[in-house]
Amino acid sequence: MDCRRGWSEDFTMTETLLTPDELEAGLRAIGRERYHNLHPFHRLLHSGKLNRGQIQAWALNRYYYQAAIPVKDSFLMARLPTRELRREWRRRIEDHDGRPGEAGGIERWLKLVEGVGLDAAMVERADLILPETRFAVDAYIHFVRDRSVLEAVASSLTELFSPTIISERVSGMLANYDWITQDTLAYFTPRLTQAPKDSDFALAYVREHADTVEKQQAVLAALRFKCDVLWSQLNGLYLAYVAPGLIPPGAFEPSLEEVLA
Ligand SMILES: O=C(O)c1cc(C(=O)O)c2c(n1)C(=O)C(=O)c1cc(C(=O)O)[nH]c1-2
Repeated sequence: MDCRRGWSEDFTMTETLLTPDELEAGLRAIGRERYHNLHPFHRLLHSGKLNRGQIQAWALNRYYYQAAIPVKDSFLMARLPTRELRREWRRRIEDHDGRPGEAGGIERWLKLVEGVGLDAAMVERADLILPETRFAVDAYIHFVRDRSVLEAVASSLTELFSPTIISERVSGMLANYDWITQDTLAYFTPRLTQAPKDSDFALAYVREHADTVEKQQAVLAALRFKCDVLWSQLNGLYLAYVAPGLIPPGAFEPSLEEVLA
């Protein structure tokens, strides 16, 4: 074993066929090593170390990710071969776009945006987001559109790890910012039940269909790619709004009043 490498790389970069349990263990190891709960921007966000301007930048940029989720899921749904699979994926799209008489995740994210003091219409236009956000999120949509159905399903598996970070975020932000309310963070409550439902299904699909070495390696690479999509968005936020403060031309600039808040 090469000690310079993490366990997941040793375990998952192999020429042999893994059992479904080994494949799952490899996927979970990737999450432990690469998921965005490890990013310093999240540590700052959850522990009360960011000012209101920085939290606005996070909410504004993350809106672009939220809005892209049902778009990538629509590309995927169109390629699913059976009505059972399409029904499952349609539910995900409705969770975000909403159902008649029921707001979805995107509308709830706009409530969060307003709760942190931004204009929802401005955020929806997405013309002040960071280039890193646009490149990463667009790359995710294109990945799901262009790769195999199996890779596209596997790329959603970061959701295996999201309930933990969401719980940490909600409790951390409520405890550490007196101006943030439960109402503002209401987006996250349904995610705690939706995400496990989504990821249980996706994991069972991947365990069943990744039945060759090539497919297993493609599945593991898809999850690494998705971790990169999430990580680069936070790198962009950190560079622009934490240190060294390189806000690209044309990107959102928090007002001095919000930076001091
Ligand atoms: O708050 C988070 O940290 C977080 C992470 C992720 C993720 O891991 O991709 C998702 C979400 N939230 C989320 O709210 C969400 O709807 C979602 C959909 C997907 C996906 O790839 O299909 N990931 C995520």
